[in-house]
Amino acid sequence: MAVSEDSDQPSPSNKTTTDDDHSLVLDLSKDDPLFEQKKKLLQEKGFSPTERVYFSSSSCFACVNTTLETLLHRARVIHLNETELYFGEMNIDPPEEFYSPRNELEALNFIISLIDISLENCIHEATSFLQDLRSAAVQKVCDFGEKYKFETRTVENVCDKEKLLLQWAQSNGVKSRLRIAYVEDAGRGALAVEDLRIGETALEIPVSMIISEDLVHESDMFHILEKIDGISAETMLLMWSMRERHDSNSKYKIYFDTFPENFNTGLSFGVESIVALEGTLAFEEICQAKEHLHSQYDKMFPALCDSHPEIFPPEFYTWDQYLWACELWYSNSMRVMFTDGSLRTCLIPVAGFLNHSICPHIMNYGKVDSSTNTLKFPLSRPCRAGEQCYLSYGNLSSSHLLIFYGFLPQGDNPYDLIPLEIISDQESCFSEEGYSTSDSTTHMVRSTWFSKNHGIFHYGLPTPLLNHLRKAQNPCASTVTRANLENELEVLETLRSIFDAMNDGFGPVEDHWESHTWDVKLAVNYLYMQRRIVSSNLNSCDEGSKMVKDLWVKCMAEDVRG
Ligand SMILES: C[S@@+](CC[C@H](N)C(=O)[O-])C[C@H]1O[C@@H](n2cnc3c(N)ncnc32)[C@H](O)[C@@H]1O
Repeated sequence: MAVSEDSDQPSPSNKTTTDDDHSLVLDLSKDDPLFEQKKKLLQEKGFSPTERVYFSSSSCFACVNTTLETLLHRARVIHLNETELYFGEMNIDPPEEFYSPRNELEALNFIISLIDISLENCIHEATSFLQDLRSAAVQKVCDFGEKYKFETRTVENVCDKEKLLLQWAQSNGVKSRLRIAYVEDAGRGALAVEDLRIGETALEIPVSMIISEDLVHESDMFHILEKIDGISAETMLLMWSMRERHDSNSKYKIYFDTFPENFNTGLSFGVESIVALEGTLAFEEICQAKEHLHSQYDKMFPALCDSHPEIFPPEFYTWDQYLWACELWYSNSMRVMFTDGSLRTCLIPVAGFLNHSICPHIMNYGKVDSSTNTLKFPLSRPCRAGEQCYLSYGNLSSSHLLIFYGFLPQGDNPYDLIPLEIISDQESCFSEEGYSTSDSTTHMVRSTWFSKNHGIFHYGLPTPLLNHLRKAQNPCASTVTRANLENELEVLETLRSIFDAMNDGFGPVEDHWESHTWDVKLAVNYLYMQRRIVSSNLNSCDEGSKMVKDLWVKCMAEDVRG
């Protein structure tokens, strides 16, 4: 299920102001659940939670760029999510800052909307500076997008079913600046018909086109389903869609006709591919997900078909059809906030053709616009005519994408995290800051190539994890003394043994997997990615140990010299 990025992000309209002295204010909201950690990080960088950035109305190229950089440093921190914050601390020194594509795009879009608000209220002499500042921010978004651009190869232009769906959607009020085509390795995708600029709407869907729980409520199965103890709206929607897809009179027939016979997600993996995943997170998750779905199915079937065969015809409610519906909803649904404040899982015709990227064009799409009663998909970065327009399905790990969507994203995924359960006798030094709640702390690692800081006391590893282990062995640790260096070596040894055990737990990498089925190929690719993450951490431990040993030898030599 895709989740828009705007759900827990600060909104620019009530967090920013301007004043007559030509300044912009970036305010870290006290309502932010990560307020304390962000405030601490801002202070470590020499900023306060409410920062006024001054500019002069006589704009020059250098002033514009300096102002933009200053704004960006703060905006990045304001827009960090919990994971980025966990890994972010290591970039304090050196000051080079980059947290994730998501964070960079959110921060730049936040600044652009802040400038737009200011331009609406601004006095004449500041206008030109603000316009230049806006252009510089937009250019930065474009340059950033170019770095992450993945070329789309169109393998086939759209076929009849998709054409029919677009025509039907447009006749029902859908406004689209996208066309649908078959793209390499991703089924169908949505391509921009014309150049789309930042802030413009690529797609607009009237609420009347959205499939949500309302349709179940109106159907003849609702009075039966509502009597099932603890049944969720999502399960009801599964039941509804299992029958609806076969109904030739359905209002959504044209839409259902566009779905494939098989979704090929991890939930359909065969035994060979599941075995290939052994030792990885995905192995545990896939087994749990399958077990859960089987038990859900067994609770309802064949009982419902036996008691109400006219409403639940047995041929539509087999295990295979249930799995198909689960895969449909997991891979195509989106969470939408309606104007009454309700948050619902929905299927959205046409929007369901948008593929996912870790550097998407569309990030904030989850709220129905009350003035138009439509769901809009605005661009957070520009998309050129013919380019594939990508959505963010949320900050999802590759194991989640593999299991519930059946693909692995292009590029390095900053949300590929490996949790580490580290038990210590002492309370964690990060407990007040929310990283841990008790002696048993879940820390995590990801590929260390995301880190810019591989120096002494950092090694590309997350600072909260290192501090936790240092705390466990020796409180207060990052100055170069013999005792601290010995402690560092112990910390790195501990981590090395954890990563070694992970590596040993993985199954063998196959040599000739090209000849295998789709699921084994995906599983082996995933396994390969996991191995790379663990080996990047092992390398960091080894290089860190070497660096610490060299320094230790120097310290010893100095001690001997007195
Ligand atoms: C919401 S649908 C997107 C449209 C889909 N490609 C289609 O043909 O219907 C989600 C599915 O698209 C595919 N998909 C999405 N993003 C992808 C990507 N970046 N690479 C490969 N496949 C992707 C996966 O099969 C996923 O389950």
